[in-house]
Amino acid sequence: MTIIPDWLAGDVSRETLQDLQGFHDLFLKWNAKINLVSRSSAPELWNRHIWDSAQVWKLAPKSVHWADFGSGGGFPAIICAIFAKHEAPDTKFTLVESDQRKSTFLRTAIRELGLNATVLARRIEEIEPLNADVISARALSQLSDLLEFVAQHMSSEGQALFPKGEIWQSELDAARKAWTFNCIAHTSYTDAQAAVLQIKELKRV
Ligand SMILES: C[S@@+](CC[C@H](N)C(=O)[O-])C[C@H]1O[C@@H](n2cnc3c(N)ncnc32)[C@H](O)[C@@H]1O
Repeated sequence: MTIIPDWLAGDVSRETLQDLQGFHDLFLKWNAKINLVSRSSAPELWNRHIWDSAQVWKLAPKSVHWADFGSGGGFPAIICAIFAKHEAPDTKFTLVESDQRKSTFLRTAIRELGLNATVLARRIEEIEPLNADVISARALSQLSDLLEFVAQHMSSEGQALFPKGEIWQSELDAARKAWTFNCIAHTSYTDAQAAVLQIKELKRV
């Protein structure tokens, strides 16, 4: 069993923790077969991936349609959907992941944990507009490229939440050459150099 970090203490119910543990165990079982994350980061699953994803849930509006792109092994979407199950069960998640084996894993996790989520095993470029209230993506591509997806799939009142590594400021500067938007950079709880970018009111320059 893990230790809940101080910044999240009080926000994780016993039932949520049980489901997070269930996902953790399922993830390790599948990771041995299909490499959902690198072997080096698997031992740090709680801090590097699960708690890192939980901070996205803390920032997000609840009871919305939420799209997650390039969901991979489920970060942040499955972790947020677990919190949603216990805190805002009408939050509906659409996960877009083009890798068929990862999509099968995601569908298995959704079924076993009883989450309000569906998986599109397609390329983001190929799907119909989702008109989502929240869009997240972690470790998928640079901000300027992510904003192309946001422009296609976010509702006019929506927002994007992108966990970004330590070069987030230069990605932001590059993106501002092609786009205008409001952005709050929330310092990451799991890495002081990293940030979760919260982006609204996107327009092409
Ligand atoms: C580096 S992984 C990140 C996975 C997860 N978000 C995380 O943070 O651990 C990127 C994922 O995006 C998926 N992906 C890449 N390009 C995609 C596209 N155009 N459409 C859908 N999925 C894509 C890949 O298959 C891969 O699983």
